[in-house]
Amino acid sequence: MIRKIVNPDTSTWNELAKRPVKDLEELEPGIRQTFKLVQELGDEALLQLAEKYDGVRPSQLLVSEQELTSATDKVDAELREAILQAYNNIRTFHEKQAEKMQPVETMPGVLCWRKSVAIQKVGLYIPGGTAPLFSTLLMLGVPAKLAGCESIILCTPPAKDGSIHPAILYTAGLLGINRIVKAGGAQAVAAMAFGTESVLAVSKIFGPGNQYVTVAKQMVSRLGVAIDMPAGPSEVLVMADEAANPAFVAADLLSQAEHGADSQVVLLTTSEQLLDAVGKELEKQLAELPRAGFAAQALENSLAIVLPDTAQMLAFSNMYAPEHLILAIKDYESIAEGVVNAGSVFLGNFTPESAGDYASGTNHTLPTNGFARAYSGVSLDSFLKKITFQHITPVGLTNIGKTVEVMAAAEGLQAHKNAVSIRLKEINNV
Ligand SMILES: NC(=O)c1ccc[n+]([C@@H]2O[C@H](COP(=O)([O-])OP(=O)(O)OC[C@H]3O[C@@H](n4cnc5c(N)ncnc54)[C@H](O)[C@@H]3O)[C@@H](O)[C@H]2O)c1
Ligand SMILES: N[C@H](CO)Cc1c[nH]c[nH+]1
Ligand SMILES: [Zn+2]
Repeated sequence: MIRKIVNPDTSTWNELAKRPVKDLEELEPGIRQTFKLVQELGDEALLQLAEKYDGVRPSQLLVSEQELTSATDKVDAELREAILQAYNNIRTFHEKQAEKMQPVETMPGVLCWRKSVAIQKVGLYIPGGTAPLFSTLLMLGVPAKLAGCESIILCTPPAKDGSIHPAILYTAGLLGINRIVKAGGAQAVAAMAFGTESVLAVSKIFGPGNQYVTVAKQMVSRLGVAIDMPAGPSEVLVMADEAANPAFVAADLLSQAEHGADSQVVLLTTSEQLLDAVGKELEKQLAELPRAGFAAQALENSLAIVLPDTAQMLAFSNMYAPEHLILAIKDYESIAEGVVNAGSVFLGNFTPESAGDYASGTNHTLPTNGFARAYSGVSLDSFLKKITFQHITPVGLTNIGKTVEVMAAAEGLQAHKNAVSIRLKEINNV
C-alpha cells in the first residue's frame, strides 16, 4: 500500500520526487537492438516483434479498408455518442489555440511577421498494450487535423487476435485517418522514425506510451526526428486539506494508478486525519477495481506525505512537477496562481482528472517524470512550425543599416557588414 511520510525534511524532497522508472541505461541496449532490426528488415521486423511482444504475427501490417469500415457497427451507439461529444469539446478547445500574428513594423520600413505552418509528415503512437486508448487518438488526431498536417500515420499494437480495437478504428474514421499500422512499442517508434515498406518515415512522432515507447522516442530525437515530449507512465499529485472529500481523493489516485504498475500517485495533505480516511477509501475502492493488480502495484511505488501547510505543499508540488495536479483544497484559486511546474491542473472537489483524460477539451498527452519542469503538453502548436518572414524597404535599410554594420564589424564578420553596405551604396547612388 501507499507509503506514508510525515513532515519529511526538505533535504529529502528530491529523493522522494524520483519516479519508479527503469534507468535509461537499462532500457537503451534492448531498444537499440530493436532499432537495428527494423532498419535491417523493415516490415518483417515489425511482424517478428509483434509476435514476440504482442503475442501475434498479424496477417497484414496495415489495417484494411474492410476492417476500418466494419468498425463502426462494432462500437455501441452510446460509446459513439460519447466519442463524438469528446471530439467536439477537444476540437473547440484546440481550435481556439490558433494564432495569426499581424506584421509588426519594428522601424519604419522594417516589417517582420510570423506564420504557422503545419508539420507535413507526423506519426501518432496510440498505446494499446494493456488498454486500447482511443481517447489518446482524439488528443493527437484533433490537433493534427486542425493544424493541417498532410500525412498522418498511426501506429498501435495489435490485440492477440491481430485486430485493432474497434473504438480506435471508429475514432480514426471520425478523424479521417486511414493509414493505421499494427505495430507497438519501440519498433513502432523506429518504423515511424526510419521508415519501412509500409510505414512512411515522419518528421515528428507524437504520443504517450510505456517506458519502452518513451525511451525509444527520446532515442530517435537524438537522431534528428522530433518528438512531442517524453510522455511516459501516468501520474497524479493531489493536494488535499480538510476541505477535501477522502472518497474523491482516493478515486482520483486510483484513476491514475490503474494505468500500469509503473505509474505513481502522490497525496500531499496538511491533515493526518484526511490521510487516514483516504487510506481506508483506497483499500475499499481498490478491491472493486477490475485492474486492481496494476493499481496495487502502482500504489506500492506511491507516496502520501503530510506537510505543515499549503505553502509547503505547493513548494513540493512545483519541485515534483506532476503530469496532473489536483487541488482539492479550500484556496484552490490562489494556489493555482502559484503553480509553475505541472502538465495540467484540476481545480476544486468536482473536477476529476478523468474529465481531462477524456472529454473536457484539454489535452491528456502530457509530460511525465518531472519533464513538466520544461515541457508543455500536446497542443495545436505541437503540430505547427512557426516561420518568420521579413521585408525591408530601401527606407527601412537606411534606418537599420548602420546598426547592422556596427554589430557585424564588432563580431569581426566583414561579409555580414558588406551585405548591408553594398545596398546602402546603391540606395545612396554612391
Ligand atoms: N503521459 C501521458 O500523456 C500518457 C497518456 C496515456 C497513457 N500513458 C501511459 O501509456 C502507457 C501505456 O502502456 P501500455 O504498456 O499499456 O501500452 P503501450 O502501447 O505503450 O506499450 C505496449 C508495447 O510495449 C512493448 N513492450 C511490452 N513489454 C516489452 C518488453 N518487455 N520489452 C520490449 N517491449 C515491450 C510491446 O511492443 C507492446 O506492443 C501507460 O504507462 C500509461 O500510463 C501516458
Ligand atoms: N491519464 C492518461 C494520461 O496520463 C490518459 C488516459 C487515457 N485514457 C485514460 N487516461
Ligand atoms: Zn488516465
